[in-house]
Amino acid sequence: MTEAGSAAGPGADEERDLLGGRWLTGDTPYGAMIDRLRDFLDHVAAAKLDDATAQALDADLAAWTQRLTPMVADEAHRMFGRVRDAPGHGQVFAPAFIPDQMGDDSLHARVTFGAFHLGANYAAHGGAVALLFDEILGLPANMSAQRMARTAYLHVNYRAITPIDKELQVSAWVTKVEGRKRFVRGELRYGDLLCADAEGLFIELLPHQQ
Ligand SMILES: CCCCCCCCCCCCCC(=O)SCCNC(=O)CCNC(=O)[C@H](O)C(C)(C)COP(=O)(O)OP(=O)(O)OC[C@H]1O[C@@H](n2cnc3c(N)ncnc32)[C@H](O)[C@@H]1OP(=O)(O)O
Repeated sequence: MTEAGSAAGPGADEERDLLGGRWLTGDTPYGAMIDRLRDFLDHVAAAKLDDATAQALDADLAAWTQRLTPMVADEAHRMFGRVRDAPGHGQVFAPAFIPDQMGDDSLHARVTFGAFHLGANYAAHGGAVALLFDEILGLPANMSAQRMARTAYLHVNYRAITPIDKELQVSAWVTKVEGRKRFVRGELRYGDLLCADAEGLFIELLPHQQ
């Protein structure tokens, strides 16, 4: 088993995330690899592969899977999704977002959906848009929390096509806090065009729920 971050260099006093794992910084070999992985997935999704290329890629991926298998770690020691200053904090299944402004109860970011998140007709998949909102609304919901807040509901309105390969603006802000409940709203825009908006309820976990 490998300790998360041991190759990337954070010390024992490295700041811990809400789940008790260590945050990594984007400026590490791991962060660079995650960027490469995103780019790779976009290329796989965009390509028309011939059989020989598919077979070669399959063999390479099998070799990498084998190499990674002995490094499987428990959740607190994993690195995936814990790269603090990397787009989308290194969570590859959500589209990469780059925070421009992050307060205690709001977040403004840029995001680009690539070929990997295509639904059809150059529009992002609706599930990918919902996934982005879960991440984006989840951040201000968790920013000032003592314990992690989980999504109780997430309502998404798809107002217009969300284009891929275009830089979009996404925002989220806390509208109300009632005890453990945090209500958060969000918007996804392409310039003046409102592509989607969302409302989420996040509930701060009780100690026994963590
Ligand atoms: C990796 C790094 C980590 C760092 C994190 C960085 C951020 C990353 C961001 C990523 C973020 C990703 C996040 C994810 O993806 S989290 C993953 C997706 N979410 C889940 O899996 C959550 C599953 N559900 C639960 O665990 C429980 O239901 C929770 C914990 C949410 C509440 O169960 P609990 O037993 O504790 O609470 P309660 O039932 O006493 O209810 C309490 C109050 O809430 C009200 N209520 C409850 N449900 C609803 C509802 N559906 N609509 C309206 N109201 C609702 C309820 O009426 C009551 O109100 P009141 O009577 O008190 O007024």
